[in-house]
Amino acid sequence: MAVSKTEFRQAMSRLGAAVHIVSTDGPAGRAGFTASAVCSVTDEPPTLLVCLNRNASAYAAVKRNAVLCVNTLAAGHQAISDLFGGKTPQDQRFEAAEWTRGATGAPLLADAAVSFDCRVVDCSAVGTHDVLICEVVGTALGGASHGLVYFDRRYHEVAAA
Ligand SMILES: NC(=O)C1=CN([C@@H]2O[C@H](COP(=O)(O)OP(=O)(O)OC[C@H]3O[C@@H](n4cnc5c(N)ncnc54)[C@H](O)[C@@H]3O)[C@@H](O)[C@H]2O)C=CC1
Ligand SMILES: Cc1cc2nc3c(=O)[nH]c(=O)nc-3n(C[C@H](O)[C@H](O)[C@H](O)COP(=O)(O)O)c2cc1C
Repeated sequence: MAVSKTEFRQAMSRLGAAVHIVSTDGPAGRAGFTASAVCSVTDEPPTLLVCLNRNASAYAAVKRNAVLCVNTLAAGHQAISDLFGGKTPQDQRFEAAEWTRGATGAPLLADAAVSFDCRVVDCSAVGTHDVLICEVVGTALGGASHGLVYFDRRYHEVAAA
């Protein structure tokens, strides 16, 4: 391999990214994980992609429920980001915040900067991850004045204007 995993991660740490809690609920139960690998694909139809490690504890639930919500974090959400990015049992993760429910049944984080309620419409396995293609069926705009960016393995708060 020309580029090692370590070298790739070190290089990736230089890309600033929004950070999200990706949540799901349905027949396979409620689960969620922290994600920075989220991207807009097309607006016809409105579509996001989400990359999910197949070893993650949320993986089976996301796949079987086939719905998810991308909850984009705002300033002050560092602790919940760490909670959903760690080894905490799934139910304890959800106790740390307030949630409502989207049309798909996926949990919406009450004070997210924005939430995208999605159906998972396609999936490709690439290496350790699944690339989930997610059709957006609803959005909820929050009122946060400061967003959250993950850069150089740390969180940074950014003003909206
Ligand atoms: N895409 C992913 O699966 C990501 C996973 N993480 C996980 O969170 C933990 C902490 O990460 P950091 O503090 O950022 O330090 P780190 O050194 O593990 O990662 C640096 C950067 O490399 C990328 N990266 C990390 N793991 C990756 C993976 N398995 N596949 C593809 N890209 C990956 C991300 O852009 C990340 O910000 C690690 O366990 C890491 O694996 C973090 C960011 C993205
Ligand atoms: C800032 C940050 C960003 C992350 N981004 C992703 C991601 O995009 N995709 C992913 O599969 N895991 C990502 N992770 C790791 C998952 O959140 C974590 O592995 C997940 O919660 C699984 O842990 P568990 O198996 O203990 O539940 C990220 C972690 C952090 C802290």
